[in-house]
Amino acid sequence: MSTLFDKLGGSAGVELAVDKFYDRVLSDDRIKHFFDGVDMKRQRAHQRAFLTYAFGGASHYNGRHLREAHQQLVKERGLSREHFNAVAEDLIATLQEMGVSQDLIDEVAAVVAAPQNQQDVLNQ
Ligand code: HEM
Repeated sequence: MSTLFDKLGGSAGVELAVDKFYDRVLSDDRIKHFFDGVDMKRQRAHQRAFLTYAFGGASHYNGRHLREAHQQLVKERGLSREHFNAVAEDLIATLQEMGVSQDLIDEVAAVVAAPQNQQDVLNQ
């Protein structure tokens, strides 16, 4: 059975999506400030992890890892639901721009914006 990863074009598709998603997030005034001072190595790790997850390459994130990765952003920089939604929106817009079908986009969105993820990222 082909995975979402395959349907999105395998590693070439993911590479393209990573670049486009990155450009979009870093030019989005609603959220780009969260990445100020984040070193590029971590930024790339974040992106890869995020999109691997979004594309079904990882069945889930360790909730503790997600909580810890964002804890400071929540406590000290006010990371909240609106920012979470903005990131999800940028991912969807990226996939739309790439010509991904709405059915696949719906699948991706359901995975990424799952309530458990929101709770973990937002430390709720
Ligand atoms: C489903 C949603 C999300 C997932 C799956 C996710 C995933 C991750 C992961 C796995 C890391 C750790 C990377 C590592 O340590 O190697 C991370 C870090 C980070 N995330 Fe997210 N993230 C999500 C939402 C967000 C949102 C909404 C924002 C801000 C608008 C954000 C901003 C960041 C930043 C700035 C870091 C780096 C923190 C640091 O270096 O101290 N993330 N994310």
